[in-house]
Amino acid sequence: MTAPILKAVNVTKRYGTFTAVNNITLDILPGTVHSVIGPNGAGKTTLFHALTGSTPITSGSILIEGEEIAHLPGFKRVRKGLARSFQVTSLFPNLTVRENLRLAAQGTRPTQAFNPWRRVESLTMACDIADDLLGKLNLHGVAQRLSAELSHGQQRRLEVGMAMAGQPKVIFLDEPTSGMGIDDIGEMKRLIHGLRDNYTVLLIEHNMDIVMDISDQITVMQQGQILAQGKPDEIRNDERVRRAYLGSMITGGRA
Ligand SMILES: Nc1ncnc2c1ncn2[C@@H]1O[C@H](COP(=O)(O)OP(=O)(O)OP(=O)(O)O)[C@@H](O)[C@H]1O
Repeated sequence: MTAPILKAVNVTKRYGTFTAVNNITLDILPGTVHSVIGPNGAGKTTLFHALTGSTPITSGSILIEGEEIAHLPGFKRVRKGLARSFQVTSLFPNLTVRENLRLAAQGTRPTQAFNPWRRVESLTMACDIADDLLGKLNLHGVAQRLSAELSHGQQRRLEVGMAMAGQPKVIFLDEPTSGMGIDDIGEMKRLIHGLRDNYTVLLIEHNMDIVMDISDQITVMQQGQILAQGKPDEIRNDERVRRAYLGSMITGGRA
């Protein structure tokens, strides 16, 4: 059996007396797109914060490739291979698209940035990574444009690219298609689906068509707990999930 790349064991997050994430145990398998879905307030974003280190957990254990990371702050978890795609705020608006990607690629090797001998080598590597990503993100045509000038859909692809540039093991995507038009959604969907060739993806997404089409595994949360887990077909046909979503949303209109 494949060992999980990321594992949460009995993770709980309380805000005062309120339990936002309640005793969650989760295995994320390598090379998969694993989606976390659930109604508003179910605890999805809090779970992401807990796993990436944006917020300390109240109790439980988080392991990457078997190594405990729950005590590590976010930036140290990045070094262990976790990357989170932040929304537009993570872009440098006055730099070009290519420069944004190059900086993100360089940012993972801060010690090399201060070593004059390694600097040229690391710069060349970062440029190569940026050029490769421009193709994967379908942003070749706007490589020299300032990121502030991009369309919303292009900016959101660039954010995903910024996470990819650090060559992490696991990429966290929080609603990457929010606010997008239909064409941009299709492009984002292809991008995320392709990510599993080189990365593991943990995805929060409200668009059920996307979730059902590209997920290998789905975890359904409700009131801080796991309601159901399984492959898209299993989730679509799960009576508890249908009830929680009042029937139609989860089926993407196909049932
Ligand atoms: N910093 C905080 N302090 C207190 N309560 C919080 C805090 N952050 C989140 N919560 C509460 O925790 C619960 C889960 O919120 P969370 O944002 O994780 O849900 P979600 O599933 O991501 O929802 P949505 O789909 O609407 O983004 C909510 O009731 C929310 O009000």
